[in-house]
Amino acid sequence: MDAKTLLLTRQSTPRLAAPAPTQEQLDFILDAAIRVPDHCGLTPWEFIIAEGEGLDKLGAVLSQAAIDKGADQAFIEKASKMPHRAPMVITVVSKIQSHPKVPELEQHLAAGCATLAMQQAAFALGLGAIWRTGDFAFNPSVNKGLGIADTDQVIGFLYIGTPVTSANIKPQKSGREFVRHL
Ligand SMILES: Cc1cc2nc3c(=O)[nH]c(=O)nc-3n(C[C@H](O)[C@H](O)[C@H](O)COP(=O)(O)O)c2cc1C
Repeated sequence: MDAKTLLLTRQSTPRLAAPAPTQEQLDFILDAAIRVPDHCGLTPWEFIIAEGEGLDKLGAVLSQAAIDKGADQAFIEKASKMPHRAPMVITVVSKIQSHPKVPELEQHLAAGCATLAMQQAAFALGLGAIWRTGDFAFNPSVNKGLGIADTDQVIGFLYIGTPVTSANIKPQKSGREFVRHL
């Protein structure tokens, strides 16, 4: 896929199945992630990959977080199965550092760019992906279960796999709709 087509047709794929990205595809996706703008080169991110048994482990983290919040049994069960909506989930974490020139927001933005870059890379490879968050991204029990600091922020669960159906490319709006000139 050429770059222009990618930029104008990227879209999310909610329904995903095996196979997951191969190791070679995953390397491409991760290398794309770290190609993004990054003020002062802080690399303020971590990518936690769950595949196979890792999806069960991530499910256990989410269900424990649901238990900690006092959720009912049905939701606890649901939480444990959430990661299995794709054969691979990459949890993207902003690793926030105190820095004189780079405020927290810029570090979150860099990690967000990395998340988008991974989705675009997956799309360019003919794979599908969707960026999800939900309450679990903002839950201290999830940080604890993932072994990340309280100051770290989960900014997304990037579900990646093979599209179940061939998606209709959604219509393109005009970027001009969101412009004003000074
Ligand atoms: C930071 C962020 C968090 C998101 N969280 C969710 C989510 O929890 N669940 C969901 O269905 N979509 C979520 N989305 C939206 C999807 O990733 C996707 O963009 C949306 O379904 C529109 O599809 P499109 O990317 O093809 O335009 C989120 C997007 C962003 C940028």
